[in-house]
Amino acid sequence: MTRWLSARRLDTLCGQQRHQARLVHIVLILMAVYFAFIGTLNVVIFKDYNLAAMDYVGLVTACGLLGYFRHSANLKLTAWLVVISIALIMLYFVHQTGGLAYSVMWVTLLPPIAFFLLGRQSGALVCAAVFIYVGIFFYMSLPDMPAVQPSTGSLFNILEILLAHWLLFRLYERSRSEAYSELERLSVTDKLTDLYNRSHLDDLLQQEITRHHRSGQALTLVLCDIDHFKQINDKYGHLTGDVILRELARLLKGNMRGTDYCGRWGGEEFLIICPDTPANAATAIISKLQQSIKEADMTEHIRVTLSFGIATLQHGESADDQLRRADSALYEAKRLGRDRMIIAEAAVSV
Ligand SMILES: Nc1nc2c(ncn2[C@@H]2O[C@H](COP(=O)(O)OP(=O)(O)OP(=O)(O)O)[C@@H](O)[C@H]2O)c(=O)[nH]1
Repeated sequence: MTRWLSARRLDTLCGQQRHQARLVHIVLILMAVYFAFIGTLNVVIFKDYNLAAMDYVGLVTACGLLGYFRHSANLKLTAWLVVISIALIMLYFVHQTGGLAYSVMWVTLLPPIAFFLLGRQSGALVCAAVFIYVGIFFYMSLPDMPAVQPSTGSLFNILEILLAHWLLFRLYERSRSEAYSELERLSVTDKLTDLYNRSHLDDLLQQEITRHHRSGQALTLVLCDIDHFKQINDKYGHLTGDVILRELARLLKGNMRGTDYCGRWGGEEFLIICPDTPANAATAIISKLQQSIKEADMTEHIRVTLSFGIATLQHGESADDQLRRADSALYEAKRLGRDRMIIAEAAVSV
């Protein structure tokens, strides 16, 4: 839904703005499609060239605003221009038809559009201005207005208005739920590596410990740390360091089983949570990972190795204790020369 703005421009918009950007886009597309369709009907079937001219002005306005938005990504100005254009077109339509054929009902579409695109305060302001104007116009024209007779035209207008309301709310709801899912994803993801972030790993670990208490299956943690990463950063620069982190994240993901969770624990540290896995099965996964890191052609052909600390949950142990043992095992792997894995010993109870 957001592919129409370039990724660079989209990055400048935060969650709520992305949602609004989608809505601006949806409203403009709907406007363009509607005016193209209804303009053609007015020319071909109803032969009402005045209304058709207005429809084509609406079509050109919608396309122009769409082009402007894609080019500038100026959300605030585009939203205002969209709402003002729609309000003007509605007012013109009310004038043109003298308020007949239920044209005034079109104005009921303004509040959802104005509120969605401009927010509560500005939306209310625009709606109040338009409603007061339409009210005065209606009041002034009332003496000359013939009684409204139900006609095909008026029925057609009412159906269109109801359909437009339904469509707007449906699309709004879809866009809102997409924005919500995106926010949810971002809240558990590390931006650089696209792996789970630390706070989500904490939650997952708690969840898996609870599951372990019910099922009794082994739960193993693997803490891994890139060897001599500072040297890589110092020699090739931080940006290259970031590329290495992303490449390693991809390899980690690629070598995990579907039931494992993998995330970024800290700067150059990763944590893998392996449910239903004893330590020896975890070592097999790590050997496979080490092999694919060895075979991978990393950026600038940099040779990268990792050290691993493995800890399987002991009876009555907490998440913190298990992590502490995995960390000690990792420390031991570093001390013994790096590029290796060490299985933590069970905690000694006193
Ligand atoms: N490029 C990049 N570097 C990071 C990031 N987070 C942490 N680092 C770097 O990771 C390096 C960690 O260095 P150290 O803790 O000294 O560890 P090391 O050089 O890997 O040495 P050992 O762990 O003992 O093998 C530091 O230079 C940090 O700046 C990051 O997001 N991007």
